[in-house]
Amino acid sequence: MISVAEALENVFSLCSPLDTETVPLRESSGRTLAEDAVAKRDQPPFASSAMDGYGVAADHPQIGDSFSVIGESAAGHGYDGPIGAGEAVRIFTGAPVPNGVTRVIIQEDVTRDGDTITVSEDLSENRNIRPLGGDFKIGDRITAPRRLSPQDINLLAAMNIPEVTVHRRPVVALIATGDELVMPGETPGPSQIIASNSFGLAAMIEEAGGVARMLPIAPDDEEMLRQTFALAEGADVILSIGGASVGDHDLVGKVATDLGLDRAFYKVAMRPGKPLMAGKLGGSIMLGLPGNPVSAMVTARLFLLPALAALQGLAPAPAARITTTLLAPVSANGPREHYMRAELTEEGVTPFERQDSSLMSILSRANALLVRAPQDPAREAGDTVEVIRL
Ligand SMILES: Nc1nc2c(c(=O)[nH]1)N[C@H]1C(S)=C(S)[C@@H](COP(=O)(O)OP(=O)(O)OC[C@H]3O[C@@H](n4cnc5c(N)ncnc54)[C@H](O)[C@@H]3O)O[C@H]1N2
Ligand code: MOO
Repeated sequence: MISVAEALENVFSLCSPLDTETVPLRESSGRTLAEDAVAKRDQPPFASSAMDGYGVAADHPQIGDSFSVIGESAAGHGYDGPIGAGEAVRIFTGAPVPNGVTRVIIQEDVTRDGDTITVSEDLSENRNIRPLGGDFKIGDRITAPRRLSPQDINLLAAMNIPEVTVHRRPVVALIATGDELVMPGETPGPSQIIASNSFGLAAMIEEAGGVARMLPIAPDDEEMLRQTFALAEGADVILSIGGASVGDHDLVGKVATDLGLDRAFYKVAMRPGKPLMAGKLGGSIMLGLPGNPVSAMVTARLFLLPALAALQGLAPAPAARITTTLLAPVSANGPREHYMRAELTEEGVTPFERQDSSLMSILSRANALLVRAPQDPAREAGDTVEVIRL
């Protein structure tokens, strides 16, 4: 049995960044930039007004100073002529600042009578002018690799970049195994349950930028399982669920080995998730997840998500941890790293009473995993602990 950290290193050594493709900006959300994106414009492309008011050619107008309004500059329609001393131009937020204007006085600070404005308030230091290129300049870069957020896409659009080069989405073939499983919506027999894990995992994969290919449920039969593995051909990752342990009907390890699995490890010192396996099967990475639903989701969070990030060209990194305060005592931990389902609030973290790895209702209520190192001693409320947000 190897440690979680060693197992993760092993998984990373199976992952190299996938090839790249160019996609329209509208399809780039959550994708990982593979080449730097370079601004084609200055923003703003001209000095622009930050407020609605009047542009004047005066540095320190005082209460009582008057200006005659000679034109208008609106967003999308600038004012071409220059502005001289004693003159003002009506100006709106985002509009180009005409030549000669050195400050914009907000309209609340003047009174207007016909085409004459008079300063009525003490003016602030702020000139209310945004300089040309004050946000970004031609040639400024968004550097790869980077997972594109909505904020990044906003910036890319403003840079006039209509398409970006990103890493291909990793395709993950999901193989649920077990005679007991039927799909949601079907009528289960007396000994059957619903194959829920594939659905949670598919959602997780898609949220991480991958494509989930859900294969038919494989019954506990070597030949059928072999056939299902054949359907996974071409996937970047083959993700099996269940059949990983030591029972008579746990066939995944045997079938994958027969098919040529180059196994990197089997069994990790973690709870839940001990019977996790990983390796290379043909051109695919294989991750064999345990069937217990919490074990499957937790191992996917800890191993599959970092692998999907690495396949998309991001630097290999474990799930991020934060420190917080433990709000309830916990007993000493055993030899496996324990990922306890927990509720994280601003005050700290409270693990749930029931930690059995079959409990999907608890996992759904949890918003964090409290991480307990192997042999961690008993802890009191008030201790500092590490958690992974879910
Ligand atoms: N004698 C031992 N028994 C077990 C050990 C052990 O070390 N010695 N390990 C236990 C641990 S820990 C885990 S975790 C499980 C993992 O077993 P498998 O990966 O072989 O999983 P299955 O036996 O196929 O299923 C376990 C459990 O999960 C349900 N399941 C399976 N697939 C799905 C699915 N797609 N959706 C929803 N639920 C699923 C299945 O019905 C079982 O209830 O082994 C322990 N046993
Ligand atoms: O290692 Mo198992 O995943 O605890 O139920």
